[in-house]
Amino acid sequence: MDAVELIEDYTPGDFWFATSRHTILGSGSRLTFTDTDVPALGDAVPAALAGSPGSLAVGVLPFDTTATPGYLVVPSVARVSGPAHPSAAALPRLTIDGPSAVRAVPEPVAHVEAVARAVRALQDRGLRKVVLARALDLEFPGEVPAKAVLRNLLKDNSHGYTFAAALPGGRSLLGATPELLLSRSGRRVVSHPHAGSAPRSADPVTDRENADRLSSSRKDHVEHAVLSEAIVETLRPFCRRLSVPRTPSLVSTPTMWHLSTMVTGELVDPDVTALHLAGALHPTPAICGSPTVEARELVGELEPFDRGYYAGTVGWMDASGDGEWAVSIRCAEVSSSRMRLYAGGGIVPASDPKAELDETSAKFRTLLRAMGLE
Ligand SMILES: C=C(O[C@H]1C=CC=C(C(=O)O)[C@@H]1O)C(=O)O
Repeated sequence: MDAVELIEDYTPGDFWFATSRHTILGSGSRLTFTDTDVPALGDAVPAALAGSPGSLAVGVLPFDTTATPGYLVVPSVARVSGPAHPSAAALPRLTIDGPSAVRAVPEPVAHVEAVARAVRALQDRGLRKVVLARALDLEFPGEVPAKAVLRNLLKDNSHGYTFAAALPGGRSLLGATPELLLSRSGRRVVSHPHAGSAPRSADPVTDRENADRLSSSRKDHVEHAVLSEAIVETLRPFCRRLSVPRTPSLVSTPTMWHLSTMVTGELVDPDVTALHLAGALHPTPAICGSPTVEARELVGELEPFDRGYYAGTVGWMDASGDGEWAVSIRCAEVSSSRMRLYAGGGIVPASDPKAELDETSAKFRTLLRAMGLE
């Protein structure tokens, strides 16, 4: 069975994870793990999988792991196929009836003001970076057509991680993120942090200009360095060899340009699982800030909502401890007829509040495009 056939079998509540290497569809739940203690989850999940080689645990960790529980399941049936692309690009685009109401949370002007306050707080408190997000609430006349949105996301995004995951209370998280928090395959670990952004443009000249401006933006390189340094610092004690390119690369999604750094390492201890490493890295300065504790506090002061499972991590692990955990951004939480889209951006002392608002608007386009709402 190929991935394009697999998507036909997806039903909301299932787990879906499509990468450039493979596609996973997990249905039903044989076991459920839910805990605010990530190290405890990191122990319980591999212990439960130990007797069944080949079985998988799949799910999500929230942004604030101390307040919201991680939610992982061992599906009753897990099917794995090859990559969905290139054939997924030929899927017909599904038409989605638009929402009956859209509300920005907070209002755009309030987000600009929050960013300005964040810039002042960074200076007053001596922080290097904080990530501030905003949301768009969409109300549909009936159930959110989650399967159609997922199919369009899969069609549009040939790179990165297109995902859907069940959340507690019958909700689910849908998205297509470019960012890998951590993968482990035997002793090999990979992290692919992204920070520093510019919008894509339909006009090739403007598109190239945006990319060039990002490549030479000092502010974006600072924003990126805070992140890549944190990833390296966390992974170094676990790895005997760590390879880190000296300068970030320019990468793109259909809607954004980013600076990214591919970090690869070799584990000292092969018993350290993908989930343990993801838990050690999270929350990175891609979605929280630096220093972590102070940045998380500032996020709580300035954002008028709970992030839930946005800016957490979504992925899978197997009985051997291998797995892949992507950063849950460019996503939306779906609950019956409601959908909450999230988008955030890294703020450093040189950030411009209006440009930060525009950046979040561009990041919403991953989901808006999949819904025909660009
Ligand atoms: C926090 C988000 O993006 C992160 C990932 C890539 C680039 C980012 C940036 O340039 O700010 C963010 O750190 C988001 O999309 O909601």
